[in-house]
Amino acid sequence: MTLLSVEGLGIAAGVLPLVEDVSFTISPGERVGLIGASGSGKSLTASAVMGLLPEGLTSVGSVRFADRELLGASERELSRLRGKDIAMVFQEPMSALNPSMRVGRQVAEAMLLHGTRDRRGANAAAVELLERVRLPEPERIARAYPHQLSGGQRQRVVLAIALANDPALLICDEPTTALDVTVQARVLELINEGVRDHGSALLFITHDLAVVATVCERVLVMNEGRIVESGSTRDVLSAPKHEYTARLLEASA
Ligand SMILES: Nc1ncnc2c1ncn2[C@@H]1O[C@H](COP(=O)(O)OP(=O)(O)OP(=O)(O)O)[C@@H](O)[C@H]1O
Repeated sequence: MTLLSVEGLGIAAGVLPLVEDVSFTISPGERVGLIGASGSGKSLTASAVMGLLPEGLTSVGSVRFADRELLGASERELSRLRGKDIAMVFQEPMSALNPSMRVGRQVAEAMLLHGTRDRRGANAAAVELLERVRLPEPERIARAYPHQLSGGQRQRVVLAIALANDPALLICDEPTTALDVTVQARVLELINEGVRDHGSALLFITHDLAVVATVCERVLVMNEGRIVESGSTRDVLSAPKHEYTARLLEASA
């Protein structure tokens, strides 16, 4: 069974191709890493999956999620999926949070928006979710505003929001890059735990091969807009076939 199927995805800025002929699938519960150098097209690929391509870019090909075509789907249809069936965690937690709303309310809103809980249920579930991402004193944190939290705590809140509706697919784009090294491992562990507990599939974008080795079963390697290698994480990292992957490995050794 396939949860996500990307076929022949191409993204361009006018005549300039940015992503070319990208194809891959993700099965339910599967954890897939997307690696590659800066500018290789990882984020654009993920944006296309969420229907969030920047204005001015065009796309071709197909992105099917649970048998629904997402490329060219209406904003209404996409916003029903986003934050519910497909959730995301980006690099910078502040960009995902509303600075003037208490964080508990923001977690609750994620459930209210999609009608997965009523108001009372959502408020209680929000505190539970904050506890699940191991925020200390979750009731107190729920009443805090984003600026009153540390970067690591904010990213945990974003993760709680992402997990609030039991997404079938979680997309993480460099979720720990902006965090202090001491909290990176912890947030990574929570993402790992979160997707395993929920049986969610994961598309994890990173530069960090060690992270892929810990979290992902399968890995896709992008270079200059194309997938140049894919396979089980163990195979790809122990015996890279593509010269570019070998260079990435050397650089991270
Ligand atoms: N809105 C846009 N208009 C024009 N070009 C863009 C736009 N967004 C991204 N690009 C270009 O597309 C290419 C791929 O960008 P993308 O952000 O997907 O790379 P990436 O692999 O995620 O890099 P990083 O690891 O640095 O985030 C880059 O050359 C980038 O400059």
